[in-house]
Amino acid sequence: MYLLLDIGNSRSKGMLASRTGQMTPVELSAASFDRTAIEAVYYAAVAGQDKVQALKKQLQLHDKPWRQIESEAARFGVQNCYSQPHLLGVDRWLAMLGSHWLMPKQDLLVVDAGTAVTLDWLSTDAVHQGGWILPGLKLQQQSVVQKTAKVFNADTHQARLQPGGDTVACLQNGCLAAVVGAISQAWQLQPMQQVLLTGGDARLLLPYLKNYPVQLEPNLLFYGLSRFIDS
Ligand SMILES: Nc1ncnc2c1ncn2[C@@H]1O[C@H](COP(=O)(O)OP(=O)(O)OP(=O)(O)O)[C@@H](O)[C@H]1O
Ligand SMILES: CC(C)(CO)[C@@H](O)C(=O)NCCC(=O)O
Ligand SMILES: [K+]
Repeated sequence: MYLLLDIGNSRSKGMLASRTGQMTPVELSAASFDRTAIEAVYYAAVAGQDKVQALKKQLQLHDKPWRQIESEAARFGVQNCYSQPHLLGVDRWLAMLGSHWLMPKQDLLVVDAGTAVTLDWLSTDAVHQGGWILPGLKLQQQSVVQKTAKVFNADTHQARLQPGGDTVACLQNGCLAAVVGAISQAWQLQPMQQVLLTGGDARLLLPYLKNYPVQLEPNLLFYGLSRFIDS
């Protein structure tokens, strides 16, 4: 068994992967899995090293090999377009490696709706065509609330793509429109055969993307990470 870790900006996620490629989500505490069965830990962190160290301590897996995956110029036939490849967020890189593993012969728009929303274009020959970074749904709402005196939000989320009739609806609907609008704009700029959607807000966004060939893939990043096992 291998432990795969996605150490994100707002939360970290874990997956147990067998040699045969079976994956099981796992809660990130030392008590939630059999530590003796873990051969190695493969991890990717867009968060700072402090979060990585905290997690290492929490999981009590000091005696196992920890392999950090970072963005590279090329891997598994996928090409990174950044002139400084390591500066591309490793979550974006892994989402592309995972997408390419799922659909190797199609051009893809990879959307990760997390703390930040990222969009990345990947051509049929697996060359990264560049991408976008924008604030995620929650972050957009929080920044408006923080920087204004009179805009407030509610704990319940009922965003719709229609004009709002009160502050909360205006804020939530506006931010939803901004994210859906960015995806629609991306599509207009350069349509692809498939849109692969992942991240904490993926499920929420899905109903608003019916006009596009969208596939929900919550484990895209882990598919990318698992390609490194024994490689
Ligand atoms: N249980 C949850 N905890 C935190 N955020 C959640 C949860 N469920 C859905 N979300 C939504 O997911 C988004 C964060 O996405 P995700 O969990 O992918 O974050 P992340 O991996 O830390 O992000 P990133 O790696 O982009 O910084 C937030 O906009 C939030 O609204
Ligand atoms: C944009 C985020 C925060 C999305 O999680 C992450 O991919 C990141 O920290 N990227 C580094 C900058 C870049 O991708 O160009
Ligand atoms: K993420």
